[in-house]
Amino acid sequence: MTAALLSVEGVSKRFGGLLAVNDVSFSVAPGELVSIIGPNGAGKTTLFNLLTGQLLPSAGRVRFDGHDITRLSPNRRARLGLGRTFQISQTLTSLTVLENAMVGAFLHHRGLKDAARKAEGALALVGLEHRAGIRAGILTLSERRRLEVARALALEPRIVLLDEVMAGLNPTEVEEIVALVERLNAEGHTFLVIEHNLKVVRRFSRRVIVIERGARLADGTAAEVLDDPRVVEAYIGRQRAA
Ligand SMILES: Nc1ncnc2c1ncn2[C@@H]1O[C@H](COP(=O)(O)OP(=O)(O)OP(=O)(O)O)[C@@H](O)[C@H]1O
Repeated sequence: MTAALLSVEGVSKRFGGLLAVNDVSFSVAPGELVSIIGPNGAGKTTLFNLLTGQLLPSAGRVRFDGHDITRLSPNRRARLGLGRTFQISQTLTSLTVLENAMVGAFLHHRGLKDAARKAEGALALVGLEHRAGIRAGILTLSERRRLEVARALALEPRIVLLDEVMAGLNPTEVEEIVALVERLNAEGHTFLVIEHNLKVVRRFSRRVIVIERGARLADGTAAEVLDDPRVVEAYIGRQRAA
Protein backbone atom coordinates (compact mmCIF):
# COMPACT_ATOMS: atom_id res chain seq x y z
CA MET A 1 0.00 0.00 0.00
CA THR A 2 1.24 3.54 -0.80
CA ALA A 3 2.28 5.56 2.26
CA ALA A 4 -0.34 8.16 3.21
CA LEU A 5 0.29 11.76 2.23
CA LEU A 6 -2.31 13.07 4.66
CA SER A 7 -3.48 11.17 7.76
CA VAL A 8 -6.24 12.26 10.07
CA GLU A 9 -6.13 10.35 13.34
CA GLY A 10 -9.06 10.53 15.75
CA VAL A 11 -9.61 14.24 15.17
CA SER A 12 -12.36 16.04 17.12
CA LYS A 13 -13.42 19.68 17.40
CA ARG A 14 -15.70 20.99 20.10
CA PHE A 15 -17.38 24.43 19.96
CA GLY A 16 -18.76 24.78 23.52
CA GLY A 17 -21.43 22.10 23.80
CA LEU A 18 -21.30 21.15 20.10
CA LEU A 19 -19.02 18.34 18.94
CA ALA A 20 -18.70 19.58 15.35
CA VAL A 21 -16.09 16.94 14.38
CA ASN A 22 -16.19 13.68 16.31
CA ASP A 23 -13.22 11.29 16.30
CA VAL A 24 -12.69 11.29 12.52
CA SER A 25 -9.90 9.17 11.00
CA PHE A 26 -8.92 8.61 7.38
CA SER A 27 -5.93 9.00 5.12
CA VAL A 28 -5.27 10.15 1.59
CA ALA A 29 -2.53 8.60 -0.58
CA PRO A 30 -0.58 10.55 -3.22
CA GLY A 31 -2.53 10.79 -6.49
CA GLU A 32 -5.97 10.10 -4.99
CA LEU A 33 -9.09 12.18 -5.60
CA VAL A 34 -11.23 11.72 -2.50
CA SER A 35 -14.64 13.36 -2.02
CA ILE A 36 -16.16 14.27 1.33
CA ILE A 37 -19.94 14.45 1.37
CA GLY A 38 -22.49 14.98 4.12
CA PRO A 39 -25.57 17.01 5.05
CA ASN A 40 -25.39 20.75 5.74
CA GLY A 41 -23.78 21.40 9.09
CA ALA A 42 -22.22 17.90 9.25
CA GLY A 43 -18.78 19.31 10.00
CA LYS A 44 -17.07 19.11 6.59
CA THR A 45 -15.70 22.66 6.48
CA THR A 46 -14.69 22.45 10.15
CA LEU A 47 -12.74 19.30 9.25
CA PHE A 48 -10.99 21.17 6.38
CA ASN A 49 -10.14 23.99 8.79
CA LEU A 50 -8.54 21.44 11.13
CA LEU A 51 -6.47 20.05 8.26
CA THR A 52 -5.24 23.44 7.03
CA GLY A 53 -4.75 25.00 10.47
CA GLN A 54 -7.50 27.65 10.49
CA LEU A 55 -8.70 25.74 13.59
CA LEU A 56 -6.88 23.56 16.10
CA PRO A 57 -8.47 20.26 17.10
CA SER A 58 -9.75 19.52 20.60
CA ALA A 59 -8.31 15.99 20.20
CA GLY A 60 -6.49 13.89 17.64
CA ARG A 61 -3.62 14.35 15.22
CA VAL A 62 -3.07 15.41 11.62
CA ARG A 63 0.02 14.11 9.82
CA PHE A 64 1.31 15.28 6.49
CA ASP A 65 3.93 13.19 4.73
CA GLY A 66 4.72 11.56 8.07
CA HIS A 67 5.17 14.87 9.98
CA ASP A 68 2.84 15.80 12.82
CA ILE A 69 1.30 19.10 11.66
CA THR A 70 -1.55 19.16 14.22
CA ARG A 71 -0.52 22.48 15.75
CA LEU A 72 1.26 24.19 12.88
CA SER A 73 -0.01 27.55 11.56
CA PRO A 74 -1.91 27.66 8.24
CA ASN A 75 1.12 29.35 6.67
CA ARG A 76 3.53 26.59 7.74
CA ARG A 77 1.12 23.95 6.45
CA ALA A 78 0.78 25.75 3.13
CA ARG A 79 4.58 25.82 2.86
CA LEU A 80 4.68 22.08 3.41
CA GLY A 81 2.25 21.65 0.52
CA LEU A 82 -1.35 21.91 1.72
CA GLY A 83 -3.27 24.13 -0.72
CA ARG A 84 -6.96 24.94 -0.41
CA THR A 85 -9.88 26.91 -1.76
CA PHE A 86 -12.51 28.42 0.52
CA GLN A 87 -16.30 28.03 0.50
CA ILE A 88 -16.57 31.80 0.65
CA SER A 89 -14.59 33.29 -2.22
CA GLN A 90 -11.24 34.78 -1.18
CA THR A 91 -10.68 36.54 -4.50
CA LEU A 92 -9.18 40.02 -4.09
CA THR A 93 -11.50 41.82 -6.49
CA SER A 94 -9.48 45.01 -6.92
CA LEU A 95 -6.31 43.12 -7.93
CA THR A 96 -5.73 41.59 -11.34
CA VAL A 97 -6.19 37.90 -12.00
CA LEU A 98 -2.41 37.49 -12.18
CA GLU A 99 -1.87 39.36 -8.89
CA ASN A 100 -4.42 37.09 -7.21
CA ALA A 101 -2.57 33.99 -8.40
CA MET A 102 0.71 35.58 -7.24
CA VAL A 103 -0.63 35.66 -3.67
CA GLY A 104 -0.20 31.86 -3.73
CA ALA A 105 3.13 31.95 -5.53
CA PHE A 106 4.74 34.36 -3.00
CA LEU A 107 4.81 31.54 -0.45
CA HIS A 108 7.80 30.00 -2.22
CA HIS A 109 9.01 32.81 -4.48
CA ARG A 110 10.03 36.10 -2.91
CA GLY A 111 11.02 37.80 -6.18
CA LEU A 112 8.24 39.42 -8.21
CA LYS A 113 9.41 37.91 -11.49
CA ASP A 114 9.59 34.37 -10.15
CA ALA A 115 6.20 34.70 -8.45
CA ALA A 116 4.65 36.09 -11.65
CA ARG A 117 6.10 33.23 -13.71
CA LYS A 118 4.75 30.66 -11.26
CA ALA A 119 1.36 32.40 -11.17
CA GLU A 120 1.19 32.49 -14.98
CA GLY A 121 1.85 28.75 -15.03
CA ALA A 122 -0.97 28.16 -12.54
CA LEU A 123 -3.36 30.34 -14.59
CA ALA A 124 -2.48 28.34 -17.71
CA LEU A 125 -3.30 25.11 -15.85
CA VAL A 126 -6.86 26.35 -15.21
CA GLY A 127 -7.33 28.03 -18.62
CA LEU A 128 -7.28 31.62 -17.35
CA GLU A 129 -4.02 32.85 -18.90
CA HIS A 130 -5.94 35.09 -21.33
CA ARG A 131 -7.57 36.87 -18.34
CA ALA A 132 -4.31 37.52 -16.44
CA GLY A 133 -4.35 41.31 -16.85
CA ILE A 134 -7.97 42.07 -16.00
CA ARG A 135 -9.39 43.02 -12.60
CA ALA A 136 -10.53 39.86 -10.77
CA GLY A 137 -13.75 41.62 -9.75
CA ILE A 138 -15.15 41.34 -13.27
CA LEU A 139 -14.63 37.58 -13.61
CA THR A 140 -17.68 35.34 -13.87
CA LEU A 141 -18.37 33.08 -10.88
CA SER A 142 -16.99 30.09 -12.77
CA GLU A 143 -13.78 31.97 -13.68
CA ARG A 144 -13.44 33.10 -10.10
CA ARG A 145 -13.62 29.50 -8.93
CA ARG A 146 -10.92 28.57 -11.42
CA LEU A 147 -8.83 31.47 -10.16
CA GLU A 148 -9.12 30.10 -6.62
CA VAL A 149 -7.90 26.74 -7.87
CA ALA A 150 -5.02 28.53 -9.65
CA ARG A 151 -4.11 30.37 -6.46
CA ALA A 152 -3.98 27.05 -4.61
CA LEU A 153 -1.91 25.50 -7.43
CA ALA A 154 0.51 28.45 -7.37
CA LEU A 155 1.50 27.28 -3.87
CA GLU A 156 2.97 24.20 -5.59
CA PRO A 157 0.86 22.03 -3.31
CA ARG A 158 1.20 18.31 -2.73
CA ILE A 159 -2.52 18.11 -2.01
CA VAL A 160 -5.32 20.54 -2.88
CA LEU A 161 -8.44 20.82 -0.71
CA LEU A 162 -11.43 22.12 -2.64
CA ASP A 163 -14.40 23.37 -0.61
CA GLU A 164 -17.55 23.27 -2.79
CA VAL A 165 -15.94 24.72 -5.91
CA MET A 166 -18.98 23.79 -8.01
CA ALA A 167 -21.61 25.48 -5.81
CA GLY A 168 -23.82 27.92 -7.70
CA LEU A 169 -22.43 27.02 -11.14
CA ASN A 170 -24.63 26.07 -14.10
CA PRO A 171 -24.30 22.55 -15.62
CA THR A 172 -21.88 23.70 -18.36
CA GLU A 173 -19.66 25.45 -15.83
CA VAL A 174 -19.80 22.38 -13.54
CA GLU A 175 -18.59 20.27 -16.49
CA GLU A 176 -15.67 22.67 -17.02
CA ILE A 177 -14.55 22.43 -13.41
CA VAL A 178 -15.04 18.64 -13.34
CA ALA A 179 -12.90 18.32 -16.49
CA LEU A 180 -10.28 20.61 -14.94
CA VAL A 181 -10.07 18.63 -11.68
CA GLU A 182 -10.04 15.30 -13.55
CA ARG A 183 -7.23 16.51 -15.79
CA LEU A 184 -5.16 17.85 -12.90
CA ASN A 185 -5.69 14.58 -11.03
CA ALA A 186 -4.63 12.57 -14.10
CA GLU A 187 -1.49 14.74 -14.22
CA GLY A 188 -0.71 13.65 -10.65
CA HIS A 189 -2.32 16.27 -8.40
CA THR A 190 -3.89 14.87 -5.23
CA PHE A 191 -7.31 16.22 -4.25
CA LEU A 192 -9.57 16.15 -1.21
CA VAL A 193 -12.88 17.69 -2.23
CA ILE A 194 -16.02 18.72 -0.33
CA GLU A 195 -18.83 18.38 -2.84
CA HIS A 196 -22.62 18.40 -2.66
CA ASN A 197 -23.28 17.43 -6.28
CA LEU A 198 -23.56 13.66 -6.01
CA LYS A 199 -23.58 13.11 -9.78
CA VAL A 200 -20.18 14.77 -9.88
CA VAL A 201 -19.00 12.80 -6.84
CA ARG A 202 -20.07 9.48 -8.38
CA ARG A 203 -18.35 10.35 -11.61
CA PHE A 204 -14.97 11.61 -10.57
CA SER A 205 -14.14 10.14 -7.17
CA ARG A 206 -12.57 6.77 -6.78
CA ARG A 207 -13.20 7.16 -3.05
CA VAL A 208 -15.92 8.87 -1.00
CA ILE A 209 -16.03 9.66 2.72
CA VAL A 210 -19.37 10.51 4.34
CA ILE A 211 -19.48 12.79 7.38
CA GLU A 212 -22.65 12.93 9.41
CA ARG A 213 -23.09 14.85 12.66
CA GLY A 214 -19.32 15.29 12.84
CA ALA A 215 -18.51 11.58 12.55
CA ARG A 216 -17.28 9.44 9.68
CA LEU A 217 -20.28 7.37 8.55
CA ALA A 218 -18.68 5.64 5.55
CA ASP A 219 -15.43 5.48 3.58
CA GLY A 220 -15.11 3.42 0.40
CA THR A 221 -15.41 3.41 -3.35
CA ALA A 222 -17.98 5.79 -4.82
CA ALA A 223 -20.29 2.88 -5.76
CA GLU A 224 -20.00 1.21 -2.31
CA VAL A 225 -20.62 4.43 -0.41
CA LEU A 226 -23.30 6.09 -2.54
CA ASP A 227 -25.38 2.89 -2.66
CA ASP A 228 -24.92 2.11 1.06
CA PRO A 229 -28.41 2.11 2.66
CA ARG A 230 -27.09 4.01 5.73
CA VAL A 231 -25.77 6.76 3.48
CA VAL A 232 -28.94 6.89 1.42
CA GLU A 233 -30.92 7.17 4.66
CA ALA A 234 -28.67 9.79 6.28
CA TYR A 235 -28.00 12.00 3.31
CA ILE A 236 -29.04 11.05 -0.17
CA GLY A 237 -32.69 10.37 0.71
CA ARG A 238 -32.81 13.74 2.40
CA GLN A 239 -31.36 15.42 -0.69
CA ARG A 240 -33.91 13.66 -2.93
CA ALA A 241 -36.74 14.70 -0.63
CA ALA A 242 -35.57 18.33 -0.69
N1 LIG B 1 -16.52 28.80 14.68
C1 LIG B 1 -17.61 28.12 15.05
N2 LIG B 1 -18.16 28.30 16.26
C2 LIG B 1 -19.25 27.60 16.65
N3 LIG B 1 -19.86 26.66 15.89
C3 LIG B 1 -19.34 26.44 14.67
C4 LIG B 1 -18.20 27.15 14.17
N4 LIG B 1 -17.92 26.70 12.92
C5 LIG B 1 -18.86 25.75 12.65
N5 LIG B 1 -19.70 25.61 13.69
C6 LIG B 1 -20.81 24.65 13.78
O1 LIG B 1 -20.26 23.36 13.54
C7 LIG B 1 -21.16 22.57 12.79
C8 LIG B 1 -20.48 22.08 11.52
O2 LIG B 1 -20.35 23.20 10.63
P1 LIG B 1 -19.58 23.08 9.25
O3 LIG B 1 -19.59 24.43 8.61
O4 LIG B 1 -18.26 22.43 9.46
O5 LIG B 1 -20.53 22.08 8.44
P2 LIG B 1 -20.51 21.70 6.90
O6 LIG B 1 -20.66 20.21 6.84
O7 LIG B 1 -19.32 22.27 6.24
O8 LIG B 1 -21.84 22.41 6.38
P3 LIG B 1 -22.24 23.00 4.92
O9 LIG B 1 -22.37 21.81 4.02
O10 LIG B 1 -23.54 23.68 5.19
O11 LIG B 1 -21.14 23.92 4.51
C9 LIG B 1 -22.39 23.44 12.52
O12 LIG B 1 -23.36 23.13 13.51
C10 LIG B 1 -21.86 24.84 12.69
O13 LIG B 1 -22.88 25.73 13.10
